Amino acid sequence: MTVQMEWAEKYRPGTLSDVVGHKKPIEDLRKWGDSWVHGTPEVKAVILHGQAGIGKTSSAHAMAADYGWEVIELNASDQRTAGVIEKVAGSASQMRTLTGMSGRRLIILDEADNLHGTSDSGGARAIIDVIKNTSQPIILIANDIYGISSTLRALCLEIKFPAIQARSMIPALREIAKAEGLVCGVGMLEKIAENADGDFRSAVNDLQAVSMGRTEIRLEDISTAERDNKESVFRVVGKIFRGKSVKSALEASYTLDETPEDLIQWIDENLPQQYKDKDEEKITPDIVEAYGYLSRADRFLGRVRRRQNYRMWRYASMLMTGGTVVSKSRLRGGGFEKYQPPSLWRRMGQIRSRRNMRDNIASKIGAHSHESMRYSRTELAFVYSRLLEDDDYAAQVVAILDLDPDELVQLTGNKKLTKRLQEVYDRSRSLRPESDEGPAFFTPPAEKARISKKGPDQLSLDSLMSVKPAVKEPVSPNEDSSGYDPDLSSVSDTGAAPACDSNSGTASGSGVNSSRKSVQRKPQKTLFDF
Ligand SMILES: Nc1ncnc2c1ncn2[C@@H]1O[C@H](COP(=O)(O)OP(=O)(O)OP(=O)(O)O)[C@@H](O)[C@H]1O
Repeated sequence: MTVQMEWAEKYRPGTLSDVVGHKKPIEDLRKWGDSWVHGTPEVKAVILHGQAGIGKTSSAHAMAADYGWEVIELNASDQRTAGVIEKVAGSASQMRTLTGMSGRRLIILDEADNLHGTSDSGGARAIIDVIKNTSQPIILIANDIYGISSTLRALCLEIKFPAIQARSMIPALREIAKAEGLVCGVGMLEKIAENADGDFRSAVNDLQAVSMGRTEIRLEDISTAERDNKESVFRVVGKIFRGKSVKSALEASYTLDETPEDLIQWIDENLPQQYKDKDEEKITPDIVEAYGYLSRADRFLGRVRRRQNYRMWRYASMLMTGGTVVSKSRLRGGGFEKYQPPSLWRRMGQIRSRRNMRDNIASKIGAHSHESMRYSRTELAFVYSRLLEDDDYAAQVVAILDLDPDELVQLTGNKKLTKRLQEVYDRSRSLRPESDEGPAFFTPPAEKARISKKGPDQLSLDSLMSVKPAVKEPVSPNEDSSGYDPDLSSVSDTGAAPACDSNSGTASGSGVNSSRKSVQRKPQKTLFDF
């Protein structure tokens, strides 16, 4: 059997012109590259940041190729202590190149938002010193810009790589399919691009997975693959819970078209039911022991996610499959066993629909306030939700934004439509633009009378809308004292085993942005508290 090279690797862009999407970030990167042509510029380092799989690392390497620079790379899997950084990057930043290609060497530091772990202690400090003293260009790569200290950020140019739009991915996927001699049915590439959620690496991986053993792919192949896969998961989970052999459970997991991230969810979901004792509610020692193994497996999964070092998946697989098998003190059950799909996926489905609703509300707020979706979501939604607490304004806000009852519940942070919200909603109906009483942009007489009683200092709705926090830049969820989570990132990546890696999590963000201090936030539930 020949092992196929991963397409994501095979089609990694070799030059900046081949990077998909990201017109503006690439322009900025080129400008910075040009600034090195005639000496050492003032800004010696850039931070490329954005979600995983969108081309940050590829762009850094493509840039080196375009400018004829050598590359020195320090990955997160390397021990990035202050000593190592100073030794590798420090000397690289001072020395002339061996080949003398263009006299420059680019230092790439991956996962720069993960410099605080034990192995990286002192790493951030060392990078700051290296940047200050370097005569060579440095690129830091990070998923989360807020995981980098402000002192380090102040020395760098920040270039944000946004999620890649599906419409930009489609032509690039088509090129890959063409190069692989693949015939793609109508809508196939569009579906893959949409499913990828802005992550081009996922899109390329999905295209490769669905085309395995085929020269032609159609939309139906995706659903058939999903169905076949479900059957094989039941078989593998059965081998883990019913079998006695570690080897066969592990080997079965290798045949699975699921990642260990998914398999651990299946084991986690079914373990308590499978290893309980008949008619007893008690947690058995088998369950405790098996969860011990799952928790250790989960630590490896966390490391894979952070370091993108997929070799560690095998340890995770071994621990979750073999560990569950050896924790079994005796074989249980018989006959047909029904396994439950992971409830995390159900929860993720629910979260997805709330996320869609959240975006819908943000786009309505954006349309009314003439602000971006992101700003509406991260900042203005809070303002509007506070207005909804005020009986004078609530109905107008609902009418102006044209909220439906579900959106009203979500924006106010309630769990259900309370009596008050129902009344607000009912009142809003007569204020809607299409109602007989005219658009809500005009304060109805009854409301006006009530407002005028409060005197000239009473803020009008429009003036309230125009109030903005001093700084428009979105703030890290970590820094938010109200605990809201604009990107729903509080949902655990696996949510499976009870353990968490001590290295996980980004900087704790203890300092509260001064601009936010000025906005007094009540610890209430809002649109973003999921
Ligand atoms: N914008 C892009 N243009 C072309 N290929 C891309 C792009 N983004 C991702 N890819 C593909 O995905 C693979 C992974 O990309 P890359 O490593 O550059 O992503 P990244 O943003 O650095 O992700 P991570 O944060 O996980 O390291 C590349 O080998 C390439 O095939």
